[in-house]
Amino acid sequence: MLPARHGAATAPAVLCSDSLMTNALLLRPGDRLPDFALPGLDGKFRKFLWSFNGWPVALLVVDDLKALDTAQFASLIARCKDASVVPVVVAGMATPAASPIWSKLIGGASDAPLLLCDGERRFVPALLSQAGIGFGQTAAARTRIILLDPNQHVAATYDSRPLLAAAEGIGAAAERVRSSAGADVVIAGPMAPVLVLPRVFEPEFCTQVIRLWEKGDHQDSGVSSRYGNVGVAELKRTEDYMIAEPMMQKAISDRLAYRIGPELVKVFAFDHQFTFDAHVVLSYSADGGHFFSAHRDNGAPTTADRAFAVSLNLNDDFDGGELVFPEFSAVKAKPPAGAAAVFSCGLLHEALPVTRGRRFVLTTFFRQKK
Ligand SMILES: O=C(O)CCC(=O)C(=O)O
Ligand SMILES: [Fe+2]
Repeated sequence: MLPARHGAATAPAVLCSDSLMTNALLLRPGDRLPDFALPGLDGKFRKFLWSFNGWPVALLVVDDLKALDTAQFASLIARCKDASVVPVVVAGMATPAASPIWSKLIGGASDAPLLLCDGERRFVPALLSQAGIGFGQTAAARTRIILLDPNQHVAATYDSRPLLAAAEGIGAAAERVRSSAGADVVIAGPMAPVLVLPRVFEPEFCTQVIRLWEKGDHQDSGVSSRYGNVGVAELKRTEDYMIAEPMMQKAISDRLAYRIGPELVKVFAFDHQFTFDAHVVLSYSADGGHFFSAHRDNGAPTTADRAFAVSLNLNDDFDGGELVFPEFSAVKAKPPAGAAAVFSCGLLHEALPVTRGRRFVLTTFFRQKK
């Protein structure tokens, strides 16, 4: 984790209990970049989260600006411009030292990228440390480019020959994470407040979780004890596997905490400590006539502290299986594989039957810690 002054607003609000979390700054694709504030050359502080408006961002982190090759830098900036990616540079040096080198580097360009100066080196070492490993532990890169999606989650990192590699790959990588889908969707009526978050699980991780379901015990009509509802057999028929492997429990909790936790703070002002319910893989097959009718997730005394439900599709090679929120509208949510639908446990929701194939979904709940 970056130091606390990075702004609690966007750091994972908490770390769940049971030491499920690591303390490292994670920069894997999907993780949110913790927010930070640094001065530009004009001495004014910019809060990173507030500095960009809906575009992918290429964050070039460098210890010393002198290390940058002028031609490679110019070519990276040009490629960013072509790809509508906003470049920003964070240098581990104070503004007086940075200023003359920067002038040479940008050669008087009027549309030069934003430069943020970390003279006290509060953030640069962590941003340069090996992804997923606590800083100070291993040799750090001297220069790294972190491509962020428009919601400032890591889309890709470039560590070796980063300027050349990023110049080459950034257009395609940015295209994959741009937030331009759905331009023809107009919301004219009621709409349930459902957060659909892409890239919470990587494709290989989805496959690993499905494998656990395949290996595990799961009864037809499996109704796990976490549904304290009455008449549950009429309510739900699925094949469930409750994740029992500690490493996988932790791998899942890490992803949910780092990738969904900060969104709950930002989007729903949910700035509380949380824990998770058991992580359960539900499977619905067309042949099995599986279903989960309309229900709420916090209706029993034992579930009253559930705050947000997570429904994360692990595959997408099936038809049907959408989520609907009948209190609001008939709009259907069908997150692609690896993406999560996250919504308040008080919302009425239903999983529609699968009409072709088999759906695997990881479900769990953020519980508010007392
Ligand atoms: O199938 C789904 O996505 C919904 C699962 C669900 O509502 C639950 O586990 O409570
Ligand atoms: Fe539910």
